[in-house]
Amino acid sequence: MVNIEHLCFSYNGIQPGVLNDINLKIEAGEYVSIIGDNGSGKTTLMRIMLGFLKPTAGSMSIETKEIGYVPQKSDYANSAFPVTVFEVLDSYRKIMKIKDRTVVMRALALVGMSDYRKELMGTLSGGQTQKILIARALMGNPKLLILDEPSTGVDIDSQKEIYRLLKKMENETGMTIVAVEHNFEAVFENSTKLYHLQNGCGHFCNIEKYASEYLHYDRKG
Ligand SMILES: Nc1ncnc2c1ncn2[C@@H]1O[C@H](COP(=O)(O)OP(=O)(O)OP(=O)(O)O)[C@@H](O)[C@H]1O
Repeated sequence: MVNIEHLCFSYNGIQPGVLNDINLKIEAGEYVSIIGDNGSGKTTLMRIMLGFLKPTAGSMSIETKEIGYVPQKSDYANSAFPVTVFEVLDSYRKIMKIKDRTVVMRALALVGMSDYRKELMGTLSGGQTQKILIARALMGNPKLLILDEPSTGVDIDSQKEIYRLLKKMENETGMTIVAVEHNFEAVFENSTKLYHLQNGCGHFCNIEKYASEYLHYDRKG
């Protein structure tokens, strides 16, 4: 699904670059979490995958153009802009040139938010906002879903619901999921693979080994 080879990236030519010789292969249907310290380049790598930034060297190919993106919910949280849940999703439907208007309500139903269609975005909680952003990303039936820290600022119960939904989508539709994560519990409970960015390079880690060695976390409880 995603094939990145010898990819390098620097902002404004500053050396050393943020990413140096990244090699990352993601197969269809995998759920890959990307972790790393603050400033290690996770968001930069995600922006390259979304086509917002061009690599300075190396190559990247993505098999599909049907990519859904879930930004950090802070983009909408506390927004004073008076726009309803339905309006946000319906305007996205128009941008995506989806003619079928029922996709909006179907997407809301999928994330259990049908009753909130008339609410203003700025009045929603963190978890509710995140579910709406996920619904928006799912409207185009993406084959690849990219999420930026999906559980940041979201309470534990909403986190569980969000990850349950992602796993359901992965299992039922074969969707490939790539999530930048700071939530280690979510990584260990949900991911099929864990990619660790460090000093401009990255590598896949064994999830159980990483959990028990570094975080003393037992995946099976
Ligand atoms: N637009 C920009 N111009 C210049 N430097 C940038 C820009 N955006 C990010 N950087 C720098 O690139 C490096 C990687 O940033 P990035 O946001 O990709 O890291 P991250 O791993 O996502 O961090 P965090 O976990 O804190 O969100 C940081 O040193 C950051 O200061």
